[in-house]
Amino acid sequence: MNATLMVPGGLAGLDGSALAQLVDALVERGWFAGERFIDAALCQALHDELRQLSASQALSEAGIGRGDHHQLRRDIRGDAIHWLDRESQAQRHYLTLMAELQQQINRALYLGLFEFEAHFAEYPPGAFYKRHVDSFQGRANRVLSTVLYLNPEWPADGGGEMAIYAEDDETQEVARIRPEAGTFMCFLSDRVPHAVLPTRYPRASIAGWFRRNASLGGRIDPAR
Ligand SMILES: O=C(O)CCC(=O)C(=O)O
Ligand SMILES: [Fe+2]
Repeated sequence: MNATLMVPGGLAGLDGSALAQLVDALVERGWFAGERFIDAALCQALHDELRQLSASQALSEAGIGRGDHHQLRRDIRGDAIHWLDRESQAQRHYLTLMAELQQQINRALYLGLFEFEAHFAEYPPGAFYKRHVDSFQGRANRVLSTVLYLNPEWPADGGGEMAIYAEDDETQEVARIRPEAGTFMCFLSDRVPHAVLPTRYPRASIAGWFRRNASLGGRIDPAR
């Protein structure tokens, strides 16, 4: 049975059986990908918002590294981003769903997820993100990575897939996920090597991270 969990205000919630699959997949292989995981109307509203942000030049070129180590590297990563700031109803709806997911995962897996940060991302034609992991062991402030794709009817020749590689041999590709609207991925941030393959069309998504409340060497871990 597909029990839909309720969120306030009559908004679409998360599907209970999809959530159970997500938890099982995280335990068994460290990553999950589910089609139609997030409601189509919400994906469309988020996609519209990202296109407006892009048209009004409210996106900034993404870099790599945090804090003092932040640098632009178009040879590694070619997207432009905008951090979610709860400005729209669609953002608040999505963040409510992620809060619900956080609660369910903490209940099932005791991961101690503490907060969530996320940004819109737009990869222009030709852009990619080379193979990487999202956090490093021992400094794993980012515990669980998420990506929601926002592109309706992604063409078969569109490229732009997320490639996932084996944890113990990162030259071995184990899956490719098309960035189709509604598809949601999550994976353990320090364990799953992944890449965005070069896209042929503008590619829209929201990348997000559940974080632990970590402090490094006496310094509070910078939020971004
Ligand atoms: O958009 C994707 O498929 C993945 C993006 C990613 O790996 C990241 O932003 O760290
Ligand atoms: Fe990543």
